[in-house]
Amino acid sequence: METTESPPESTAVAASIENNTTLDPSVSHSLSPPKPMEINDSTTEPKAINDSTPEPAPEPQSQPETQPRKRRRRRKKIFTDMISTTASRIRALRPNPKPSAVSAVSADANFDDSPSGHHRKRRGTSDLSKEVDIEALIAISVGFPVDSLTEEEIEANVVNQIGGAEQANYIIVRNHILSRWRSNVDVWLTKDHVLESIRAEHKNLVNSAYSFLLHHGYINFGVAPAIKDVKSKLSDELPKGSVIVIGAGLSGLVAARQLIFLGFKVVVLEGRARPGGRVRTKKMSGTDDSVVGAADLGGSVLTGINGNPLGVLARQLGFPLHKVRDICPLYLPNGRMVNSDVDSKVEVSFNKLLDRVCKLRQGIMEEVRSIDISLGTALEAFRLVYKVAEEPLERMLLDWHLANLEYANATLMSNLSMAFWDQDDPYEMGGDHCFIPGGNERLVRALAEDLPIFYNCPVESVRYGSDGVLVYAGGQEYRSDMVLCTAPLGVLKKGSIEFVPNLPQRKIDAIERLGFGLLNKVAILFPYDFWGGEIDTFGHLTEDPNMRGEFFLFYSYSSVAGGPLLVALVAGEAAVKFEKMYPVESVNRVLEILKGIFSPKGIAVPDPVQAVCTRWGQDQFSYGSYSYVAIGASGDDYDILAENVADRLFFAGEATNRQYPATMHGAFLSGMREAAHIMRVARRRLVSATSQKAYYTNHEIETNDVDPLFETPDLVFGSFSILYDPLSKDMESNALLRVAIRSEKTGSGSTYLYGLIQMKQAMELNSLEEDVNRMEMLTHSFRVSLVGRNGLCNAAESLIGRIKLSKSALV
Ligand SMILES: Cc1cc2nc3c(=O)[nH]c(=O)nc-3n(C[C@H](O)[C@H](O)[C@H](O)COP(=O)(O)OP(=O)(O)OC[C@H]3O[C@@H](n4cnc5c(N)ncnc54)[C@H](O)[C@@H]3O)c2cc1C
Repeated sequence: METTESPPESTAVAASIENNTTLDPSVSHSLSPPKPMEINDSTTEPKAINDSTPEPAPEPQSQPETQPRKRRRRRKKIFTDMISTTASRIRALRPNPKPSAVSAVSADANFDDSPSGHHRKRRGTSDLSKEVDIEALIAISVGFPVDSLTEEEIEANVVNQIGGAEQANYIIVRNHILSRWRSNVDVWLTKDHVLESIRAEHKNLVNSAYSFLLHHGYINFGVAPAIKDVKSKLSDELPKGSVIVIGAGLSGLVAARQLIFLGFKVVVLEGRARPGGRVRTKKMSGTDDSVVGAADLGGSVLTGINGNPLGVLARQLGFPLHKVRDICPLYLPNGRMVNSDVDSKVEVSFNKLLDRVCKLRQGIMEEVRSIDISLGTALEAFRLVYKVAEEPLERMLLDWHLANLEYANATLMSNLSMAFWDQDDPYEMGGDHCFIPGGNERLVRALAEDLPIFYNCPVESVRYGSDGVLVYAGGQEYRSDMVLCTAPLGVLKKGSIEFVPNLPQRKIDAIERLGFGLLNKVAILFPYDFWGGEIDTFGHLTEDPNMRGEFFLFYSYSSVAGGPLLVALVAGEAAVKFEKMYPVESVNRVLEILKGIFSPKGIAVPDPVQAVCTRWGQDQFSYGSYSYVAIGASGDDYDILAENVADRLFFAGEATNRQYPATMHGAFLSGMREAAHIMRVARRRLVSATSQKAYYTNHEIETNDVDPLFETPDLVFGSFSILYDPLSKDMESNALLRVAIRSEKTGSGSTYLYGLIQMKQAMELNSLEEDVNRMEMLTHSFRVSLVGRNGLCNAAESLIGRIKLSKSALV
């Protein structure tokens, strides 16, 4: 809900806000109507860096250490030398040459690079090596380590043995599948397609890697028509249970889509009247719609495009991305531009201070692990010791950099943990920072399409137990097997949702320890672009250090908003004070600053067409902007927030993502992660239910005439053994199935269950990887119930008779 006030007659200052009456963070104020004037046509076309061309491989060289004006983060290291040591392996994985293809190049070096297989090329070793390197780089950009498995992969048992040759080959196959799909994200990549470029004897690795990447949402995800089409066809085949998703932000939307694909019944309960949560694009316009613009009031910049799943969505939807240009002039309070020498000098000093703090903390952490102080305190101490920025101008510049850090972390320097504030740096997405023209809500709309979302449905209470979950929202009761809570950390801190029983103490402590900070924005639509379209950002210095975050950075959205739009950021202490100010007062303050910068250049600042001030701290569905590592907290707390409770209650959202917190892509990836997690738990529950049934049906049987027959089975895979009908070769003839179930209750190794299936079904089971998949196919697709020896039907008994006869004849 949004409060919009009619514009005052003469001046913008008269507008006011109804305090605390807004459910939505933004309060929009139509100020004075636009005066007739010519539209300055200097806006540049958005630079399409991500159109239909395949995603470029990330640059192997690491980027410069510092990224002025951006959120300062250290760059991820890319171990190119380690990558190339794996290159030789690829030769053993590629298909053999056709017998007719005679070449001086090693047969192993053949590689079919076309999806259709029509254009076979012969590759030299160095080509292949380069290709493997590129595939590895793409995998790294998506978040996979270069020479080891992720925890998710280990949990999914992608290889039989950790660390051996099988693992090394698996990694190459996994990287190949990933980059294959990333080269054309508009189509559904099939396993057969992958097998065209991997030798048949490695089919098991392809099965394993393909199934992992598919179920964990690393391939074939998104909103391309072909992907949605195949997903909807596959989705309803295997009902796995039901899940209520709390929240229709990025994490909730992504999880809901993936869960539906994985076969769950899903309902999304959203407190607001719209999807997107902290991604919100506000359409702004004047009274006559002659000027319009789209302002992202929440998440706006895709911070690193390499491997970014939101970049994939943009490609699928055909949205060209606009690279945020690095040029960012800084202006003094008197409107003059900061001298570039002083600017660079202070920036270098600032980065040195940060590096010194990093070295100091290494020493401290080795000595006493529990000590933590604020990053602000540590930096100030070093500043005094090294006499940095003692001149007023330098001090102002340093404060500007500190404000930039306070923006990146959405909190004051005095709240940030010196020890762990940047714990996510090594994982940072590489590549350009980008905007999506028209705003990020375009992605949200595509993700929300066709999902069962109940809006205006704030969840009040969640009761969970061994039988399932009850959710109370908007006077209604909802039941499901599991719940995925994506409510922001601010909401969890506030205790707006009651959990019965209480959340585990360890989670409650992590919720308290982690910080949830504040960043606010003022978006102003002007009648024309008076600041010039060739830059995307400019900064403004403030004399009062306590207010250094007040409108310290301006984003120009002229290139992407569809109109002349400026967004001023309010960070640190100023962001907190800002929420108590009247919006008109804030807008006037922004205008004053703009006039101070542009009037001396002879450029008049026109009256705004419309202005919007955010209030993320008062928003009852977020109570802040995004998470940060507060003093005393650490990266572990993100993991604890992500832990499920009793296999019934699951958590996603940016504050559950240790590697990518506080970001839109972090939220996206956490949704995918939890969908896969829920799937794993549902499968485990299925297997354990079957094994309990096995115990109760079987443990009274003393003698078993069937097991000796299985000493020489016709087919064995995993825990499954098969005996065929000795009198028939028909694929539809009956076969006797025995499944070994490990039962902890019996304490005596395996218990056996039996079933009657067809010979062709036995083949189909054999073609699957992992017993959980086979069990699923058996129960859901073939609808076969396993029974104890005494529960077998007449047809099975007569088959057993025939098998006994034929085996005795062989003796
Ligand atoms: C001002 C601002 C600027 C940002 N800038 C950037 C940026 O430039 N780049 C970037 O990558 N990220 C940025 N972010 C962060 C990014 O927007 C978030 O990390 C991300 O959108 C969070 O998604 P989520 O799904 O975790 O949570 P949310 O989007 O908050 O989704 C949670 C959902 O739960 C709903 N909900 C809450 N309580 C209840 C309840 N009781 N019952 C039912 N529903 C409930 C909420 O309404 C919401 O829809 C910014 C955020 C803000 C606020």
